[in-house]
Amino acid sequence: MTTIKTTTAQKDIRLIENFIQSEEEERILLSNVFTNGEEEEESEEKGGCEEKRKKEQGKEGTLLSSWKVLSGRRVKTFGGTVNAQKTIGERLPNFLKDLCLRIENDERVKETFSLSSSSSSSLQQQQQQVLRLNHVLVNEYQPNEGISSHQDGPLYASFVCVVSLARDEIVSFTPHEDFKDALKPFDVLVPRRSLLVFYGKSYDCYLHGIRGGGGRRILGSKREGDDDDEKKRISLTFRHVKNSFIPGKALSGALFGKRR
Ligand SMILES: O=C(O)CCC(=O)C(=O)O
Ligand SMILES: [Fe+2]
Repeated sequence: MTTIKTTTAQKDIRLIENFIQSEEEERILLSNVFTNGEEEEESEEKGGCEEKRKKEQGKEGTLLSSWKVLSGRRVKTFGGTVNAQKTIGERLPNFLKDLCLRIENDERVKETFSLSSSSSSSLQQQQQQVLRLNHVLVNEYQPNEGISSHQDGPLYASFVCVVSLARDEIVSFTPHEDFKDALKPFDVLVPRRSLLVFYGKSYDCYLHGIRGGGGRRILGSKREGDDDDEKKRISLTFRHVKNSFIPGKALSGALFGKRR
């Protein structure tokens, strides 16, 4: 299977296929985290009140977020609203907390960070320290929807872990304006159920985006009867918000401070 089409920044990208098993994918997609909030979409616009918050309290006692429409796609935010002053963190639903721990403790992910080509050893140490995932953005894309090229903001630690669900997609990396002469754009096919980790050069020197339209269709390898590209895609973007603070919780991401 084609994964990384060029190798420009390969050392700062790791794709782990089948990170999520099929049954688990199904369970996640059917979980009330994804089904709740459908009918509440409009009331979210009016702002949350305590009663609504209580109503959204899931079976596990965790706060469930509602969908918001953002540049076409729908998103749900878990872990708090990211704020330049201080992010008031929120507890993650249990299944997302479990996934965070799995990513953090995955030997391949840990190995990836220790192999970072553009990192000094002290930066590597800090990367390992901040591999404490405390924020998850759920993106839902309709078959032809994507996300324009962007860099995730400075309030996040310089790495992203993306779990792809429901269908394959292509993530395009284009060099940041300052690196246009030195670096070449490249695409990564992210199969459903995979985990994509990018950091270092891929995070700092490139923008990432999705043109939309599904991975197989773009690669021209769509199989007969394969309707995956007509499905919605869900991605779970796991990050570390540097200034996140959960009131009443002794140790928070805030302890790890600034990385640059
Ligand atoms: O959906 C994806 O694979 C990427 C999402 C992303 O770039 C983001 O949430 O910032
Ligand atoms: Fe992003």
